[in-house]
Amino acid sequence: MEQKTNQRIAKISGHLYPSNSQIMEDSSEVMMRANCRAKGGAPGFKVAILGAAGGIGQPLAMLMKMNPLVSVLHLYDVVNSPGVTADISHMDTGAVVRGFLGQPQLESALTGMDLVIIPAGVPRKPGMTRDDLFKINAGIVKTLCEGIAKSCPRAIVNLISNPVNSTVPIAAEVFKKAGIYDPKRLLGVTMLDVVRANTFVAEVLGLDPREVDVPVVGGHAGVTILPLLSQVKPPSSFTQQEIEYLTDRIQNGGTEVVEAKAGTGSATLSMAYAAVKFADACLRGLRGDANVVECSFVSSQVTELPFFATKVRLGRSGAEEVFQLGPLNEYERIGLEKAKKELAESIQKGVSFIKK
Ligand SMILES: NC(=O)C1=CN([C@@H]2O[C@H](COP(=O)(O)OP(=O)(O)OC[C@H]3O[C@@H](n4cnc5c(N)ncnc54)[C@H](O)[C@@H]3O)[C@@H](O)[C@H]2O)C=CC1
Ligand SMILES: O=C([O-])CC(=O)C(=O)O
Repeated sequence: MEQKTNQRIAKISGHLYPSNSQIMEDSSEVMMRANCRAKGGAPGFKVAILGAAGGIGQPLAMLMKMNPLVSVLHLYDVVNSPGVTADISHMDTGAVVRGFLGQPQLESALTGMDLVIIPAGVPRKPGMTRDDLFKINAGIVKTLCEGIAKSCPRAIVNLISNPVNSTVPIAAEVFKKAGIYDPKRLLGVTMLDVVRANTFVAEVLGLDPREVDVPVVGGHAGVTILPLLSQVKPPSSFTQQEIEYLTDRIQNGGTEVVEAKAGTGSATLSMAYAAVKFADACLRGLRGDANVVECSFVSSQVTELPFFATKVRLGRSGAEEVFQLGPLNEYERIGLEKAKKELAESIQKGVSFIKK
């Protein structure tokens, strides 16, 4: 009896203090039991986070481990994923957590996944635009999407890495090249713009932000972020001064955080919250829930541009319906023209990166 207990403890300890990347391939009985639980019908979806050890990745991993719709959570990064995995795996929630470190383990990290969330890449420092991140992040997104095309081509992809206005077109081109592109399954995450808009508008209206719904369309950088304040729910009117203050604050919310963090990064905690809110909506859509609607930067025919953020209905195959913009006022129409001009260039830059 005592011997058996000791064996069990030894096995568990082996899982807790593995040598480096050994967590990942651990074939101990404990892991096998967890694997059985993961395979054996624990209801829920399999989710991978790529860039899971980063500023967004870590709180995102924690929140996804708390999501009852998740049965298996794969945490992949090129550094530190064993530590993050060991830490998160102690949470007494249902999802089975597994860690994966470095390119050789990307395939295992992705195989069988229903949803892949990508916050991998470098963040801004004060004085930079999101486009300044293109040089490094374009290559990272390309490599990760090649992995998705190979290992889980039917997965829904939530792309967070900036500049989203270019990384989503990059992902689309990679998937096209691989012959697996399904526009419905590729979603650029613009949820943080909606989260901020709800918060700032609620402040002005004196409401609880949970009661407020602001559609934010266009893209995810500066003037391409276009809040439609004429469509706020509950229906509200704003003075011109309020409209200008709110539009500017929503468009520059990311920069506000970058400057406050003074060189140590960009939004991570509010982004993790927004990413989970969006991922949860995608999972509810996958489950077949009706009327799951959120804003996202997707393949679109709403404007002449090939990608555009609007409200989309999330279903079993991703963004099943892309909603029109609805009626815009004069201020929003001018904003839309500005947004489209910048967006067209960012989209083209992403497409050329793969096509060239
Ligand atoms: N869509 C949005 O609304 C937002 C997007 N972002 C973007 O998210 C990205 C990540 O931001 P943070 O987490 O703050 O950065 P971070 O630097 O804290 O974390 C990034 C993580 O990505 C990992 N990584 C780098 N190359 C990788 C690769 N090839 N494969 C897998 N992982 C890799 C790094 O090791 C690191 O752990 C940035 O590009 C940032 O601009 C940030 C906030 C909001
Ligand atoms: O501003 C940044 O660089 C990060 C980001 O996309 C955001 O916070 O909206």
